[in-house]
Parts: sequence; structure tokens; C-alpha cells
Amino acid sequence: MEIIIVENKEEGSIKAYELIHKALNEGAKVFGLATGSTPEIMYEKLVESDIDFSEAVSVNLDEYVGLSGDHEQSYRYFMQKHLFDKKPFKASYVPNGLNDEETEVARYEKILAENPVDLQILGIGQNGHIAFNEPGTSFDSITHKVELTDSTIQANKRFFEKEEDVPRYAYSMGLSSIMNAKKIILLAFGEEKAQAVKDLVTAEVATEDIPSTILINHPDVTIIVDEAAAQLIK
Ligand SMILES: O=P(O)(O)OC[C@H]1O[C@](O)(CO)[C@@H](O)[C@@H]1O
Repeated sequence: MEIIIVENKEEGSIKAYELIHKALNEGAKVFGLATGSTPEIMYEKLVESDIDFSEAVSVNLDEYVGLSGDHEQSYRYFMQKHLFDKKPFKASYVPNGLNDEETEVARYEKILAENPVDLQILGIGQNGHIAFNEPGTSFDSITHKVELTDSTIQANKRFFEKEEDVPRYAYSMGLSSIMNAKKIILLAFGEEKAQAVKDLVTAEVATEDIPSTILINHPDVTIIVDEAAAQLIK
């Protein structure tokens, strides 16, 4: 696991942008993408650049159950606004929050089987979740419906008018699906991620109590953290 410590989110986002550019130049065709506040500036850098994704495919990690893609808080809407509308891919897949569980799991697993991810971008939750795989999720999990923990609801309520509006369920790629990516870049910025970063980089064995620790068993992971998120590992 390579750890890159940068001064701030801006610098980390530029670093991530450069690694995406490099991967594309080296032939990567399928990009696993994440939502959340973490990758926002990275998407800005991609949009401002001359990078061309028109021959590439993107596959997103997760989506709230019950929200349509044109709901302002849906992850599809976020991706359209921050990236896809300005830098289109040949195809962009995001779980469909309006489908029933059985339909969506089958549909998304087929998409993942047909589009093996070359480079996966990840954020990390304060409790160590990656995508919406909350603590306790099986390391063997594939795409599934997740009940969000209170910690995640609290962290995400800032995007909604009131806490009751935060959906209680999400569809998420599973941990084993994420591990199939050839290369993984995890970004963590801000002091509220410091404990999660410490839990990940000091883990000696992977434990389902801290979903991110599965990454210590992946052969090609780069973690980009800013000074604030790195404060407990220095
Ligand atoms: O980047 P944020 O907003 O801190 O969110 C962290 C993580 O939480 C999720 O949004 C899911 O809650 C992930 O997709 C993301 O990586």
C-alpha cells in the first residue's frame, strides 16, 4: 500500500487527477468512481483538463434506494453535475435507486462482469466504510442493499433539508466487487477522516468491523491523504 501525504485537498485532488490521466494513457478503459465531498475537486480538475473519456466507461459505487437519478441528492445527479455532463464517457453506470433489490443486484452484477474496473477511486467514511459497505459487511459481498448506519446518516444529513429526508437504504457495490479492481486509489481529506485513515494504515489483519481494512489484501492500492487526515499516522 503506497501512502502519499499532501498538504491539502487541492493538492491531493491534483495528484489523483494525475494518476487517472496516467492510467488512461496507459490503456485503462473502465473507471470506478465515487461520490461524496472527497472527490469533488478531483472532478473539477478533470473537467478543466483536456482529458477525453469518450472511449472509456465509468461504473459508480453506490446510490440511495428510493431516489431517482434526477433527484438533487441522488448520486446519479451528483455525477452528472460534477463530471458526466461536462466530460462524457462512452457509458456511465450508476445503481438505479428506483429498482427493486433483486432486479438491481442482477443488473449491476452483469454490468460489473462486463466492465471489469481498471482503476477504482474510493473515499472513506468516518467509520471506515467504503462505498456504502458499513462495518460488519461481509468481505465476500457483491452488490447489495444496505441499511445505512446512524453515523453515515449523521454525516450525510448536511446535504438534505432535514435528517428525516436522508434515505435509510442504499445499493452498493460489495467489498469483493471493489477488490476486483486492478488498481485502487483511496482519498481521505480533513481531520474527521484521521481515525479512519489510522485504522486502515495500521491494520495488521483485515477485519469486517472496519470495511476499509480489506484493502490491505489488495496488490495495488494508493492512499492519498492530506495533512489533517494523516495527523494520527505521523
Ligand atoms: O466524501 P465524503 O462525503 O466524506 O463521503 C465518504 C464516503 O461516503 C460515501 O459517500 C457513502 O456514504 C462514499 O461513497 C464516500 O466515499
